Amino acid sequence: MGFHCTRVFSTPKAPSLSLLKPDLISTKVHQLNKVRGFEVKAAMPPEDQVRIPHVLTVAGSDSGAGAGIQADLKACAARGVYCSTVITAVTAQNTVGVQGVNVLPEDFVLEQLHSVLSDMRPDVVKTGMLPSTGIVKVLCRYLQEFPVRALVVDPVMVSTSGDTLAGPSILSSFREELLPMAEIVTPNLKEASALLGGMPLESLADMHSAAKYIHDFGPKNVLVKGGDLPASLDAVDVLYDGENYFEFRTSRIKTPNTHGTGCSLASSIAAELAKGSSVISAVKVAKRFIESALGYSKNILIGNGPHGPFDPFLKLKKYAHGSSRQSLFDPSNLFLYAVTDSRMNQKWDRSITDAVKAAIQGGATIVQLREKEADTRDFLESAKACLEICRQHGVPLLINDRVDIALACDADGVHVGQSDMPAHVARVLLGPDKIIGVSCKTPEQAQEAWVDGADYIGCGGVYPTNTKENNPTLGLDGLKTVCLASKLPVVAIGGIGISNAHSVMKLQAPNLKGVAVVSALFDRESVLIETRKLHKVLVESNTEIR
Ligand SMILES: Cc1ncc(COP(=O)(O)OP(=O)(O)O)c(N)n1
Ligand SMILES: Cc1ncsc1CCOP(=O)(O)O
Ligand SMILES: [Mg+2]
Repeated sequence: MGFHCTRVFSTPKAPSLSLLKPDLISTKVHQLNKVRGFEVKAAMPPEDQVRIPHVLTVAGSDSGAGAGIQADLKACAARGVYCSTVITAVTAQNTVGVQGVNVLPEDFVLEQLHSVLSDMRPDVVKTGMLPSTGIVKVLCRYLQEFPVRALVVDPVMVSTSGDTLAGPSILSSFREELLPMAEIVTPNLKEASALLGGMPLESLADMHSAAKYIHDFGPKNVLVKGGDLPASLDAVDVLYDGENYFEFRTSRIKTPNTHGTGCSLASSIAAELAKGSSVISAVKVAKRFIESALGYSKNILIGNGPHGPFDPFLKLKKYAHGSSRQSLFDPSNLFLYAVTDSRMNQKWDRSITDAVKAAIQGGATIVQLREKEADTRDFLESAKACLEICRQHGVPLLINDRVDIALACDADGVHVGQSDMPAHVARVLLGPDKIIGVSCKTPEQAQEAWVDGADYIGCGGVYPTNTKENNPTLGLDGLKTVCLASKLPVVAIGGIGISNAHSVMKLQAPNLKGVAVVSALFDRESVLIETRKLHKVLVESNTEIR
């Protein structure tokens, strides 16, 4: 008969650390660790150590797991960062509403904060439900003791169902203590109004004023979320950085499954900041992510109440709809598609990373590494370096032809042609979340790309090109025929530059989202200047068309 053997260690129970000052606790923990007989820091050579982006969330638990700590953990995992947790309250909650709230004692919140901050050193702290002034004060004290790169404050006060999670007594400690430490604060309209003493917020102009007034409390950036704005068609959020306003518009997704969107958005922003993104890029990426997840989850059914959760992993719908896949890809990324060329960069004596940086600075909205000459190892190293740059700017990076390189560096996807790996095979290898583009010259190829699970098609050569040999020219008519037949967004390619991009966009072909360009950007002295010029032409074409 077999048996299991479990080795049991007995460790002395830790005396309560409650109510001790941070510096005293620090000593105490150190002593305890020694008593327990393990080294405080594992002896790992520095060159082997890998820093993982890390967000600490300080929030309440939601038993229904749509919002709160559970939403934060899911969002961070989906965005690929580590998430530790300090729980401030435990709520009994479901899709109907909040049935009970149990606030944790301040000294136990303190103990959790100490455990995490003294040892694990998160990059970013994100706050959610902070149910008492005492907890806010403890948190602020700890953030002074253990500073982090950024503090993201989601000033949670009321749940989606309308239940109060933090009363008005919290407002002064938010305004005076927490907000001055924040990199960004993300109030919805009700929270922004509460922070401003009940100021009515009913229009986009009011959101601008609110963002400015809240900025005066001291956070570096304010994102006022306009989801509740009456009579607005689009959902508009306003970001104010103390100098400029940025508006983020997304189409409204009709779904009851919005419980936890605020928590997940703030966590996703925190996750992107932890990866090293700028605030504007973090907000952009996080908003797109939440929009995709909401779209994907709009029909999933969990619970009987009116406030269902959504699925940030985009996996649950497969139970309802077989293996159908919802693309995470944002077609507007195809607007100015920069495709690199190793020979051109060599000719102009620039590194691929400088080329990619300049293209992004000039306005490229997606980058493809098309390094036909590079050997595998060099290609992989370049791809890793370019990916770091692209991630910092929220610009997707695709790899031409080489699915193996895309997998190895975790790029955002691949572009394959008719003689490369078939898109359906690439889809199996890359999974549902990566972007796959396919070159198509005919309506039949466009249909096949859609069936194969591609996200977009590249159509060309529209004009004659020296960049790709033996590539038939389709002309504008050929492009239009493919666009009309395509169920996927299309990017035009081949011989396109500042002199003819307008003619391509003026076609107003259905599904045509932008132009992909090699030589007009990279076979030039200044990639930055050429990309800027092309960007301007495309923006002007768009304005004229509208
Ligand atoms: C956006 C975009 N469209 C088309 C192509 C061409 O791909 P393919 O047909 O595989 O030819 P190569 O680029 O591999 O020579 C592309 N790269 N990008
Ligand atoms: C890769 C490719 N596929 C169709 S045309 C083309 C070349 C595009 O290069 P350029 O923008 O320099 O004409
Ligand atoms: Mg190819």
